Amino acid sequence: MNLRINIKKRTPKFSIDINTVKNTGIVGILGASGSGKSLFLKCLAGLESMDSGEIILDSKVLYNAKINLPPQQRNIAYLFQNYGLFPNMTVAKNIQICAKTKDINQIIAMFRLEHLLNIYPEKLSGGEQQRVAIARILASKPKVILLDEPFSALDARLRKDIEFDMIRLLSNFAGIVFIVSHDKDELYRFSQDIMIIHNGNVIEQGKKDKIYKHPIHLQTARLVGYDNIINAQMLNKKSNQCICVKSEDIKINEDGKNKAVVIECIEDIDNNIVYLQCNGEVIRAKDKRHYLKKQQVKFDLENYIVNDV
Ligand SMILES: Nc1ncnc2c1ncn2[C@@H]1O[C@H](COP(=O)(O)OP(=O)(O)OP(=O)(O)O)[C@@H](O)[C@H]1O
Repeated sequence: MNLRINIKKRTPKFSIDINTVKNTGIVGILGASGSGKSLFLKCLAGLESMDSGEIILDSKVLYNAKINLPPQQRNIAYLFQNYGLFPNMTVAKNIQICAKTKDINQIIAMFRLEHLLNIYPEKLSGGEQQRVAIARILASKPKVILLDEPFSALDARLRKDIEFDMIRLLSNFAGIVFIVSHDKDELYRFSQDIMIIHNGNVIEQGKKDKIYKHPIHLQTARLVGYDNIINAQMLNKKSNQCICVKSEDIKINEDGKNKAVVIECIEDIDNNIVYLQCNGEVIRAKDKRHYLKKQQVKFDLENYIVNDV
């Protein structure tokens, strides 16, 4: 499978300008709130207008200067945040009406929906609605599946239960999946590749390990969990660089090379969150011990990366 994407669309704050090629697999999309993730997916699905560009799926033009196929002709399925089930149809009918296969029994079994077939959507729990919605998408045999925050309506326990099933089902899907989530850890578990969107542009993309462990851009570093971006000069390093380090990798210890003062120590479940002041910068650390305000401490950095500013 081959999907060539060139999407240009003006928004009041910035222009979406995304140019990328994807083959079979699951692509996670990370970006700050309002960076254009949903708009990108909606343009791809044909649910939003574009200013210009080109979308070609396996040599079929979905969009260019002359062609603009409606959503139902694109072979791209978009999972709505509220799942978009038809309220006046039973689960079975919801699936049948979208199915491009006569044998939907396999999909029904795969999603463990047998006991729900005659139920109407309003009687389903959030997790059940989601299972039906994804079963319906797979029955429609799309080439591309777009999942925009697919778990946002579910509580933490249900998310965990469903995650296992979803990863299993999606990894057997022969097409391309784009999944947007604000949860970087969840996205890592689902995806093979990651795309970072910032102000409507893809600033970094590639294999998930590369993006999560060796981010090039500061925005990427922040998104994948480097919650401290420290001016390197402060730690006697080059002035035009910064150090990205996760709070769990700030090690407070008596022999530490760097001095700091505790500003605040907030109790948390596993580790306390300790805010340190060091040469005018605030650093966030995690530590099992409790610290007093104004306490002098020393710390070292582990597993940090250095980026140019
Ligand atoms: N139909 C539209 N036309 C033009 N601009 C839009 C449209 N819909 C949303 N926008 C704007 O485009 C920007 C990106 O919005 P979008 O919903 O894609 O962000 P997002 O990255 O998905 O955010 P979040 O993570 O908060 O859901 C926002 O500034 C938004 O106001």
